[in-house]
Amino acid sequence: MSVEKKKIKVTIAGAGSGYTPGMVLTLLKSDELDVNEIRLYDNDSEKNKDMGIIIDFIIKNGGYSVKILVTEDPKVAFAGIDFVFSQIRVGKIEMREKDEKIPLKYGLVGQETCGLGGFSYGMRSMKGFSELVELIQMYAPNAWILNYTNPETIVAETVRRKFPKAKIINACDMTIGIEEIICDSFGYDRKNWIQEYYGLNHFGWYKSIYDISKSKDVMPEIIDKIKEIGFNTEGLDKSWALTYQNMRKLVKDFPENIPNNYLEYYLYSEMIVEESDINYTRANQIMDGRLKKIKDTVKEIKNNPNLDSIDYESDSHGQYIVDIATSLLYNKNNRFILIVENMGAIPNLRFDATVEVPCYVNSKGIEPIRLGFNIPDFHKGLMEAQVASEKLLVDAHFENSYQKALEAFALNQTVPNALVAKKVLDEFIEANGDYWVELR
Ligand SMILES: NC(=O)c1ccc[n+]([C@@H]2O[C@H](COP(=O)([O-])OP(=O)(O)OC[C@H]3O[C@@H](n4cnc5c(N)ncnc54)[C@H](O)[C@@H]3O)[C@@H](O)[C@H]2O)c1
Ligand SMILES: O=P(O)(O)OC[C@H]1O[C@H](O[C@H]2[C@H](O)[C@@H](O)[C@@H](O)O[C@@H]2CO)[C@H](O)[C@@H](O)[C@@H]1O
Ligand SMILES: [Mn+2]
Repeated sequence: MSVEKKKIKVTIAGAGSGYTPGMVLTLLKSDELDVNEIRLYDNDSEKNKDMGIIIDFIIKNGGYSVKILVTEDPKVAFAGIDFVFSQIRVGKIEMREKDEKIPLKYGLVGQETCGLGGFSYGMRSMKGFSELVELIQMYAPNAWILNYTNPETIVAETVRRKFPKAKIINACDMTIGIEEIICDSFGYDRKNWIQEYYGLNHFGWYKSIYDISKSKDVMPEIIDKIKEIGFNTEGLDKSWALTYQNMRKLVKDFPENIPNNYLEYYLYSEMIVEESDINYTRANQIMDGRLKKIKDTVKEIKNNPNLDSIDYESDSHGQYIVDIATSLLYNKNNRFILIVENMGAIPNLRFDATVEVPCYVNSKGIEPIRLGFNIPDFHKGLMEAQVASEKLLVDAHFENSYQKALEAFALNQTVPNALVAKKVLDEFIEANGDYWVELR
């Protein structure tokens, strides 16, 4: 007997994002969700309108009977909504470019969510995302916020401190990406996997990957394949292909575990800086890629009244957040790797750390899974220093404290000393202006 599909209303906050079409297509194609209304909310009306044109095409072209609403008014965006999929980028790509280029000027890692670029972004997100949560709580207090807004550890910690009762789930799709390239490269099916994983967001390791079709942990054999054959990076853009080449080096140098690829920024900082081009960073690639594609698609739709398809499809990024919504809605207790307060999930790490671990999701919310083993000193040491630096950054935000910000910058695991930390901090204060709280 088929279960009656529950009708839901979804708002996408940060709708101008190039991820929105994939999310919407996944929502529309879901055979478990009956989405009867999708609202696009963004604080940039031009980006929101552009995305409205694309989503309107997708709805009409697919013959879907879904109401679409495009608005910059938070009350219209959130009143009566069931879910908010949030993916805002405070300061947009222009500030991401500064996040990446300013540290590189000082020979430090320039990256979106890691290193001091990630801290610059984190300070903006803490202020901007808190304002968004306030609006959602005002107009849709019972809605679930399924959040992709980065940097996830810092955003999750901020929301937990300021909105302890918020109905929010923080997710990262990197482990999906890692698992997909492993399956694609070496012939596994991740649907058969029960993963043990621990870390901070973008700073973690697999402990085991139990494959139910082989009744064993397949991580050891996967590690051998990564070392001996390497990933199949065909079709990936240059920067992601390089990322997975560096991940292979991580596995060769530290073969006990499969790492999150982002550890390359911490363990190979100097090598990454040498590989970077300060005149053309990832932000510039996105400007010429994902963002240009939005503009080109809008032009194509406007110029071709008989257009019958556009180059967007349902993707794993969208699937992950839709699967979380489905598990919440139907009390499925499905298992996801999410960003939560530790509280003993990693037994030998401070209880108040914001960690990334496997969790069950049901209609009550998130239930973190207790790993039941102590993590090794190498990982524990790295994590404890990074946790402290991230907590100091969140303290700096809440206390308007320059001192705490300097300590956070100096302790970040991509930074060699406090002298350069201070130079970068002072330049970021200048560059970010009111996107950050005032530090005194
Ligand atoms: N958690 C994950 O694993 C994961 C994966 C992919 C992307 N992301 C994150 O998703 C976000 C979107 O990424 P993108 O590259 O598409 O960014 P983008 O800049 O292309 O789009 C983000 C949109 O957010 C809007 N925005 C900014 N501040 C806002 C605010 N206060 N209220 C409403 N809208 C606001 C911008 O106008 C823009 O249209 C980023 O935070 C990115 O880091 C996270
Ligand atoms: O440099 P970007 O903006 O293209 O990507 C930054 C994001 O990278 C990760 O998300 C990846 C995902 O892991 C990968 O499998 C594929 O789906 O692309 C996504 C976006 O490129 C990371 O998890 C995010 O936090 C980053 O924002
Ligand atoms: Mn992520």
